[in-house]
Parts: sequence; C-alpha cells; structure tokens
Amino acid sequence: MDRSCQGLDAVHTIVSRSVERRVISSIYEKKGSYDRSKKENPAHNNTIGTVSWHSLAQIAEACEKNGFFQVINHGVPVELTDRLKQVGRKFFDLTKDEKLVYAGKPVIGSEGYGSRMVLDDTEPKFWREFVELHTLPLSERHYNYWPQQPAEFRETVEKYTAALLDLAQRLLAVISESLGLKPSYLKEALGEPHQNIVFQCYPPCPEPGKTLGLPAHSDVVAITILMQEGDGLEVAAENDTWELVPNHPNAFVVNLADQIEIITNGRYKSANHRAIVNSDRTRRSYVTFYHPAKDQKIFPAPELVDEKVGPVYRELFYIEYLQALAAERGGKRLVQSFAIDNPLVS
Ligand SMILES: O=C(O)CCC(=O)C(=O)O
Ligand SMILES: [Fe+2]
Repeated sequence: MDRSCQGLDAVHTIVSRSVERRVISSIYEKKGSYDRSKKENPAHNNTIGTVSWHSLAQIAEACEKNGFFQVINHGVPVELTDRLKQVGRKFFDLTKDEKLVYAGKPVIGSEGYGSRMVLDDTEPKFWREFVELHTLPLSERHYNYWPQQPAEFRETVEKYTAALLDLAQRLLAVISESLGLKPSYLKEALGEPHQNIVFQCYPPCPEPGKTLGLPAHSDVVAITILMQEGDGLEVAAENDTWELVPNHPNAFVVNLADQIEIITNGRYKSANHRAIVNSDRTRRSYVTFYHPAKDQKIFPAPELVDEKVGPVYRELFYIEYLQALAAERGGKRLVQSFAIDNPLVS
C-alpha cells in the first residue's frame, strides 16, 4: 500500500453517492476478514457510494491502528458545514450572560452551555467553552437548551445532524464491510441511533503549556465525526507521544469509539485523544456522537471472535457503560473495565 496514505495523514477518498452505481460485490457472503490482496479489484457499490477495494483496505488499516481516519467527498454539502460553523461562531461571540441562559448542569449526560478554564494545578485540565445538545431520539431534544441566537441556530443544527446521521450510517456500513461483515451489521448491532452534538470552543490561552482544551480520553460512544477549524486535536501514538491530526479543509475526522472496539472484539481501536490549546487564536470543533440506545446489548460479533482466543470483552448493556463512566475510572481506559480476564490476550 502507498505509505503516504497510511495512518493519520490519510485522507481516505470516499466518493459521493452521485457516483454511478456498480455491481454489488459478493464480499458480504464471505465470512472472516476483508481480503486485502484484492485491492486491485474493481470498485463496488455500497451505501456510502462507490468505495474502492483500496479505500476499504485503508479504512481497515486505520481502524486497526488507532481508529482515526479522515473522509473527503463525504456528500455533506459545504454550504451546510459552513453554516454550522457560522452559527457556532455567532453563539460563542455572544456575551457571557447571553450564553448562560442555556447553561446546563455539571453532570455527565447533561446538556447546554458550559465553560471551564483551568490554569492552576487542578485536575482535570480544561480550557474550553461548549454547547452540548441531544438530537436523537427526537424525544430527547430539549429545546430549552438550544440557543435562540443566532436565529438560524436550531434549523441549521437540525439539518446538519440529519446529514451527519446519514454519514455515520454510511460509514458504519463501510466499516462493517472492511471487517468482512454484512454492511448492515454495525448499524443493527447498535440499535436505535442516539445522537448528540457538542460545539467546542477553545479560546487563546496565555499559558498553553499549563493546560489542555480537553484532557485525554477515548469516546464512550460508537462512532464520532468531528469537523475542526484549526489544528489542536491529538491522538495517542507510540511511546506515550501525541500525534497531531492534520486539519484538512472540508474533511471530517472519524474516530471509532469504545462500543465499536467491543463489537469488533478489540480488533478496531478506540484511541485516546485530546485537544491542546494555543496562545494566539481561538480553535473550534463540532463533534457529532453516534451512540447505541441505552438498553442496547453490546457484545463482540461472533464472526470476529477467534475460536482459540475467545471473546476479549464481555456482553453489556450500553447503560452500564454510561454508569461506569459516571463512577471513578481508576486511571485505566474505561473499556478495560469490561475486558474479560483472558490469559490468551496480552
Ligand atoms: O475538539 C477536539 O478536537 C476534540 C473533541 C473531542 O475529543 C470530544 O469532544 O470528544
Ligand atoms: Fe473525544
């Protein structure tokens, strides 16, 4: 494979659905992993459009390495992504009092506006303002937290998150295929989609070395799609180092989260990542999370459980995971609390 297309530098080209439809490949019938030696095969059709074998191999490789990759030609119109950035910017530009009208409660799963700026020795470190909104299921849209300024905020967020739901499901289909599973596998395994969006705003910081925009974490959800304005997202790399995720205009950063790590029995990763800050400019990011339903049972796909090694994670209801998140983490990755004590896995 072309080395320049690996890891975080890769902008994997997933062409839009307008591309001419081609014959559906028989890959779905085949169990086991996606056969990388077939990367010269003709492109085939699936729900994200036409994805070449080569792109599927790239996606599999990125997902096995750290679960981060970027997509371009994703089919979400640039007018819509620009409008979302614009309403986000206009909201954060309001006065503190105007923003505090939408303030949420400081608990996990809360919604609304919040801000935390830590420059002293307090942990965890934060240097950010944010607005968090639940968008799916519809019954969890609490419009009292949705900014009414700017006036076009609500309509824009509704359109954007609908487009991102569609993109997330197309990505889930491609990721399923990259595992040799039927395209609907991950979507079905996650059940009724739950979605939220977080507008993150990291103002310039006088002492950027002393804090972080957002401390290191892996996302607890299934899949996260992030649009960033400016560099600042870093992903954990080897030897306790951090690798900057390059900011590509019009690309989405996709990162696999803990529930996909469990369903793939640890084959695809949910990597730790964090946001750093800088002293001279405001950075914003727009993060859309796709969760399973709270009562959804999550378990390793039988097709991906090695007969000899067995399952790496135990079965759980997503609500248990959220409850564990609310409790003490004890320094290890949360997903490890759901690992099976399996002597065959290092
Ligand atoms: O702002 C960023 O680049 C990171 C955001 C993030 O990781 C999150 O919201 O979970
Ligand atoms: Fe995150």
